[in-house]
Order: sequence, then C-alpha cells, then structure tokens
Amino acid sequence: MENDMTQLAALDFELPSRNVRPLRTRLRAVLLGCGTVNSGVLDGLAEMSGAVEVSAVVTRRPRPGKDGRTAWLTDIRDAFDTGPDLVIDGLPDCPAAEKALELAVERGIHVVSANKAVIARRPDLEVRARRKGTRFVYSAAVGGGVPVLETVIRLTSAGERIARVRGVLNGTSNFVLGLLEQGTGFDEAIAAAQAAGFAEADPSADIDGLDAAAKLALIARKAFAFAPDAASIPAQSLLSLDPGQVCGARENGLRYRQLAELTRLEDGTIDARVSLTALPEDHPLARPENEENTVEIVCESGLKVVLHGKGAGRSPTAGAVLADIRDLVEAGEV
Ligand SMILES: NC(=O)C1=CN([C@@H]2O[C@H](COP(=O)(O)OP(=O)(O)OC[C@H]3O[C@@H](n4cnc5c(N)ncnc54)[C@H](OP(=O)(O)O)[C@@H]3O)[C@@H](O)[C@H]2O)C=CC1
Ligand SMILES: N[C@@H](CCO)C(=O)O
Repeated sequence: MENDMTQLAALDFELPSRNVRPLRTRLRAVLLGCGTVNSGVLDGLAEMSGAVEVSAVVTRRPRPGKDGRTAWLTDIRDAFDTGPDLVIDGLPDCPAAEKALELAVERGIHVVSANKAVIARRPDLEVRARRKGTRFVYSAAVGGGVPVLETVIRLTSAGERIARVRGVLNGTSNFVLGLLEQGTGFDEAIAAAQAAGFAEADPSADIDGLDAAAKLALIARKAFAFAPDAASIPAQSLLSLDPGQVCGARENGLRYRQLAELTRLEDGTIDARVSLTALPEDHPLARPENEENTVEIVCESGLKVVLHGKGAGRSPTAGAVLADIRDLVEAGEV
C-alpha cells in the first residue's frame, strides 16, 4: 500500500520551549535533602535560566561547606535563616521534615514537596498555607512522573464528579512483585528496589501498603475535598503473599498487583483500601512493569481517564517537582 498518511499544512506557529523561555521572577530556594529526588531537582534548577537561586541545601551528613552561592548545611533552621521564598522538600518521612514544613508554613514560605507521608498526616499544613496565601503543592508525591493529582484537579475544575480512582500507585511493590514472578527472593528484590532509588527510607511503607494509602489520602483531598487518615486505610502487606504464590499465578496467566482504590459510595461516604489482587495478565491494571504506575480515574459522567508511566525514581519525580516550581515562578507569586 502507498503511504496513506495525511499531509498536514503547517501554519507559522512557534512552539514554546520550556528550557529557553526566561521566567518572570527570581526566587531564593532552600532544598531539604539531596538524595534521589532533590539531586535531580538541583540539576534541573541549574537549567532554569537563573530563575531560582538555591541559597542552601540541607543534608543529614555534612558536605563541603559552600558551593558558589549555595551553603551546604545540616541544620534546617540555619537554612531557613538564608531567607528563602520557597522550600523544596525532598526529606524522608521523619519528624525533622514535619517540623520543617510547619516552619515554612508559619513563616509564609512557599512549599513544593514530594513527601506524601508527612503531607498526608498533616492536612492542616496545606489548609494553613492556603489561608496565608502561600503555595503548598506536591504533584510529585503521587505517581512520581505520572500526573495523577494534576489530572484529578483538572477534572474537578472542569465540573466532573469523580466516582472512583483505582490503580498501582507504588512503584517499589510493583518492582518487587515483578522480581518475585521471576523467582527472585523477597529480600533480594527489596534490596534491588532500594538500590534503584525507588523505595522509601523505610521500605516497609512500600511493602505494607502505607505509601499507597498516603497517596490515596492525597488524591481524596483533591477528588472529594476530604482528608482521610491514611493510617486508618486498610492495607494488605506484600509479606502476606508467599513468593511461590506470585510465581505460580504468573504461570497461570495472573499477575499480583498492589491495588489502591478510592470509591465514592452511594451514600456519599468514601471507601479506601490497598489490597493485593491477582489480575488477568491482559487487564489494564496488570500492565505496569517494574516501577511503573497505572491509574484509572472514573467520573460519574462516565468519563474514564487512564494514566500510565514511571511512578518512582530520580528523573520522573524530579521532573514533577520542577514542574511545580516552574508553575509557581510563572504565576509570579514570588
Ligand atoms: N525516590 C522516589 O522515587 C520518590 C520519592 N518521593 C519522596 O521524596 C522524598 C525524598 O525521597 P528520596 O530522594 O528517594 O530520599 P533519599 O533517601 O534518597 O534522600 C533523602 C535526603 O534527605 C536527607 N535527610 C534525611 N534525613 C534528614 C534530616 N533529619 N535532616 C536533614 N537531611 C536529612 C538525606 O541526607 P543524606 O544525603 O546526608 O543522607 C538525603 O539527602 C521522600 O519523602 C519520598 O517519599 C516521592 C516520589 C518518588
Ligand atoms: N517509594 C515510592 C516512591 C514514589 O512515590 C514508590 O515506590 O512508589
């Protein structure tokens, strides 16, 4: 057959380039943590045409003292004393992170965070930031590079009522299940997820479904204006599965997935759960491989949106953090 592609006439239209377009404002930022996520953010900020000056980076272990205009510190309060407009939180779930976000909100500093555990546990921080008129955004906290919260927000802004959100929201558990299917042992599989930078500082959060539950709590805020307690969301641990069961299921055309689910019930209440489910291998939610996430959003109108992509790791997650930063700078709020 001849080439059957339609030739489209090109209009004179200049595509915007995010890399070269100068941003309107310049802001001072503090990076909390410089591990998997924030090391990628730091690299990305260097390419933002000088729109963001990093006044300090805080890590747990000391690093060389000063790098250009950036101070490398181990004390979070010292970093706040550099007078940031923005705090970029790439800390693990820990009391220091919770205190840092409290301090940022108290001082009227904008927050971009990837720290779903802390944000889920402390809905008051977002509420207080909103009252103060400062940004408190966390796109990277759910789905890594997959725009889950962004899509939910967009759908509700368009007047859609969300009925259900369901999918694989934890990259580590998916990665581990994939290795178990191939006969790898549990400990080895978790160690591989840690080495790849997918797992939480305490990987039991991934394995026991707590990370997925925290993500459901954040989705519920945007989908239903409701802040459930993530700790009360029932979650089934991967440890309840025998690795042989995972292998055996695969041989029979089934794939175990850690499924996170949020449903608006007829009486208006919200049901949330994280469970391990053996799905037929051609089921759309069986599709994510390795650290990928797949999420289905169903609206009462019948509209269904399926999102799929890398749910964890340096580059996709840093990309989502950088997009939040760029939105903030472009909005000219700093
Ligand atoms: N990794 C991923 O794929 C994703 C992670 N997230 C979230 O992003 C956040 C960061 O994750 P990730 O980058 O993987 O974590 P890492 O463990 O790679 O990095 C954590 C960083 O925080 C620093 N740190 C830890 N505790 C303290 C403390 N008490 N005071 C000062 N600094 C501290 C560490 O310092 P040091 O370097 O000295 O150890 C390190 O630089 C977490 O909340 C995670 O849930 C969200 C989406 C995806
Ligand atoms: N530990 C998380 C990081 C991304 O949120 C995961 O594996 O999904």
